[in-house]
Amino acid sequence: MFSDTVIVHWDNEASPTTLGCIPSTRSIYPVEADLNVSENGVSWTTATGNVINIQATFIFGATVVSNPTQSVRTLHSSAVLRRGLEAIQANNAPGNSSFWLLHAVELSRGRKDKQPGIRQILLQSKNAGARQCVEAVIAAAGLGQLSKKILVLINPFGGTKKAKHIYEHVVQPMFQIAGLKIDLHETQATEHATEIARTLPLDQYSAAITISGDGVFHELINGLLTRPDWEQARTLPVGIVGSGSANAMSKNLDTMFPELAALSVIKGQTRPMDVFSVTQNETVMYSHLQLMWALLADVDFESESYRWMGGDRMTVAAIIRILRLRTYHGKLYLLPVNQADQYRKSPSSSTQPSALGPPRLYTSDPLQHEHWPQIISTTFTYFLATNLPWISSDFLAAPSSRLADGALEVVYSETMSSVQALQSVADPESGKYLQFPFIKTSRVRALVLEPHGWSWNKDGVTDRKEDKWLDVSGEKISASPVRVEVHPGVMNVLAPVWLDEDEWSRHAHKAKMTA
Ligand SMILES: Nc1ncnc2c1ncn2[C@@H]1O[C@H](COP(=O)(O)OP(=O)(O)OP(=O)(O)O)[C@@H](O)[C@H]1O
Repeated sequence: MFSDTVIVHWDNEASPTTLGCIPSTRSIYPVEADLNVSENGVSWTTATGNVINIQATFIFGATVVSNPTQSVRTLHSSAVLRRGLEAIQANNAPGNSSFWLLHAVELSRGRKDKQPGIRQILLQSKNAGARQCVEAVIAAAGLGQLSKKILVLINPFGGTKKAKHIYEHVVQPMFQIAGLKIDLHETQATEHATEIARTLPLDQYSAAITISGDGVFHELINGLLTRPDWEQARTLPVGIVGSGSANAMSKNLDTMFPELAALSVIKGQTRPMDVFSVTQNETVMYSHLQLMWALLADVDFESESYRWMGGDRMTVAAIIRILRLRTYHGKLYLLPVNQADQYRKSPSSSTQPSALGPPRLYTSDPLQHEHWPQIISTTFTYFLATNLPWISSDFLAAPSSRLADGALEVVYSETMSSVQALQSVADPESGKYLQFPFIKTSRVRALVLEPHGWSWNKDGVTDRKEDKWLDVSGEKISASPVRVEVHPGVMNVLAPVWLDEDEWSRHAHKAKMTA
């Protein structure tokens, strides 16, 4: 616990009444107060007993300033954040200053699903000096964990093309205030992120993040896990500031706004995350989100031509494809989680042709799956295997999935009609579609999918056309057989402390009860 007496310079015009992290107050500022800094956060108490507490979770920096001007007094919003930065740079942290700034993300009505702001509060130390105060705040707020460089990969052309704007207006200023060292790269083309991740000098970095959609995040993971030194690479914390159109990973991490995502990176806290491998012939790919085939893959790829619509592109593509629903033919081998152990091969006995990365215990041998307990040879209109609950920011596909549960949730339908498909995509945020009798699910450790082409006709493959594509976390791969397996807890993902992974199950349960 650190204490001091401070003068808080608050802008009396800026009412703090709706601040999530800063409770309401009606003191007249500037006001003298007793400052307390602890692992709970920063609080000050005025002579009239008014207490303000700013939770440590939302503090992302504290900086010494001198010669404060009106412009650095209690600023709010991302736009003024840049003006605040200029002031810090101009003043350049003099040693004996008594003025310092506290930087915090400010929730709107305490909610993480509303656009948050940034707040900078000017304080003046009466006794200890600004530098002591700042050091106490930095330690208490758990800052300074990431001492080496942060690799930042920006896809300027992903989603609605906002990645650069997000970086310049939110991420870069916040990282700079937090004292992070940034190594910035713009991706030039598909697979560029994979190449950078494959050749990264790991020991120079504390973390690697993307400002992108799930496609580039997938490339980062795939690059790290297909290195000869993947065992070291997998320990590098990875993170994402969502700027795609679907932003599934950001939704799964409960960091839908760049301010929250940047804060989560700055704090440097990680959780283990499963990834899955996709083996096709001799090629192995690692990914974090999902494998899609049939309707969902068609919609994802066909929606590319509606990119100009932004987030609505999926809905439009879904309706068009559902009205002309294809029947896919194939064979599916499933290895349920609770039966997996008996089918496991030891890493040494498994053949891993030309493969780097986590050992495949169930799918390294091309014929290993022939004896698995569930083999389904049928038609499919719908097929999804997901590693995470949300497969886009508005589609809760598997509410019971967790970041590191060692399982993929397989969801498929053999018989779904166009009308049923429309029913299943209605209310996608509720997870309700899983209750329909025409939807089947299975929690598996591994699966093998052998696509056999598609037709317009459910009764047979007489009018089979060329194979369509498979979709691995947004990446297109050919529709030839794939062997897929989960690698439990292989990566460490930068995740905020507020992430409650049980939230999605509760959310789906509530939706079920109100149905
Ligand atoms: N400079 C570039 N030009 C063209 N394509 C790029 C470039 N950089 C990356 N890509 C490719 O863009 C694809 C999509 O990127 P990203 O995941 O950022 O956005 P998105 O697909 O719109 O997001 P979401 O998954 O949320 O829909 C990736 O597969 C990546 O390989």
